[in-house]
Amino acid sequence: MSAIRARVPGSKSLTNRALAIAAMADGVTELDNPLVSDDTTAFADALVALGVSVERQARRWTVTGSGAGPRVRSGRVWCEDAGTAARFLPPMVAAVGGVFDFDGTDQLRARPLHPLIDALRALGATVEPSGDGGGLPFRLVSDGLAGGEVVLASGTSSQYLSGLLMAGPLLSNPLTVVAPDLVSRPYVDMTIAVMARFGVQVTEARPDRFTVDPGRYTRTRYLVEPDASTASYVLAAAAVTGKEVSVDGLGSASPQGDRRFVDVLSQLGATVTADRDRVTVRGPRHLRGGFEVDMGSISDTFMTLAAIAPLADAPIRITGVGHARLKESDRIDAVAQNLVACGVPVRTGPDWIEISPTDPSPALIHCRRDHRIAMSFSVLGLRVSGLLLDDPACVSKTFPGFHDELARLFADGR
Ligand SMILES: O=C(O)C1=C[C@@H](OP(=O)(O)O)[C@@H](O)[C@H](O)C1
Ligand SMILES: C=C(OP(=O)(O)O)C(=O)O
Repeated sequence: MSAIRARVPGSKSLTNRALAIAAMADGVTELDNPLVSDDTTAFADALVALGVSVERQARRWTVTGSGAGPRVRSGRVWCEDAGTAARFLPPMVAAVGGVFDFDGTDQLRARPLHPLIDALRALGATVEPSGDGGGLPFRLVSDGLAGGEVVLASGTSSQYLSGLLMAGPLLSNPLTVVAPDLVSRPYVDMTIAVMARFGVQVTEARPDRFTVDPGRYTRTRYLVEPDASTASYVLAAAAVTGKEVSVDGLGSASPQGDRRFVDVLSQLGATVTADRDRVTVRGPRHLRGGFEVDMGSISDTFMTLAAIAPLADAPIRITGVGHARLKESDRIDAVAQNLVACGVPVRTGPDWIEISPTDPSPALIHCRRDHRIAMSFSVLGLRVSGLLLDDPACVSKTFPGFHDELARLFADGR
């Protein structure tokens, strides 16, 4: 049996990092295979509103940077639903200077931002939230940032640190960020790797202490690899259907932490083969449970496992995912409520969930406008006929073509 090749679109995290850095680099950066979805479109539109040229063709986005960040010194920055826009763009415009009004959807307004706001204030910017929550919406006023050392509370998101580090070269003095309790560490490693591709180094004196010197990003040509979090759905689908699926371009040297989701699929009994160019998963006859797994550093994929966990032969406990309560939805609660609706025995705690085996019943899945709830339960739907999503279109945050691709890969009779 030869593997079915999944068409997984480009990485959201790599696309938005490359966009941000290209906007600060001098000259023209070509981004090949960018993700085209709500989050990356929002990010690119925000850069355009800041005076950066982003020309968009289907398979290539071309960004023209000024070498010193956005040219515009005032404006409204609409982040829509994108956590990366709300966390990466404020440090960049604070470093350049000006008056900027940031806002996003109600979903994004509800997500934490105060650690980043506190850090920007400590570095000299004025940030005035105008809503109830202390985060978005806010007005940022800055004359540019001098640099120095700042302590950043990083227990709710790694994105604040990524945003500060990427803006680092624009500051007039070295920037040192001390980030205790850092969650989602692989995303910071990804930031450091993309910065290095554009010629800027981050020094790590300790695992929680990062320094960037003033400098300049060098324009480049950047190929965005497939999104590892998105790949989790098609690879988990292979695991539950017993088929063999491969993702080209997601090799063993990928800077995306979520590629390690395949290790979890191995624990379930799937056969995983990987080389520099692709990863392939073949589903087992039966899914094996009876294990505990800390998914704190790959938390975008914990729902992929949780949704299919009832199909395993013994309970599965997922730990370390407390910060997943602060994303597009409270993801522990969203997964638990939907599994319970399918008749699945579930127990939860502040940062864990335990799922016991059962034959799930059909139910209406409440997506809570969370693309990952929709995609995770669609994978379970390959084994449970009659599962319905209340909001299938919410997948457009990261994969507008998700339902078509799942149907293409797993249509009956393949
Ligand atoms: O930096 C990034 O690109 C991301 C970091 C993670 O968020 P947290 O650091 O908030 O966990 C992840 O969940 C998100 O989808 C993308
Ligand atoms: C948490 C996510 O997105 P964001 O970039 O908005 O944080 C996600 O894509 O799962």
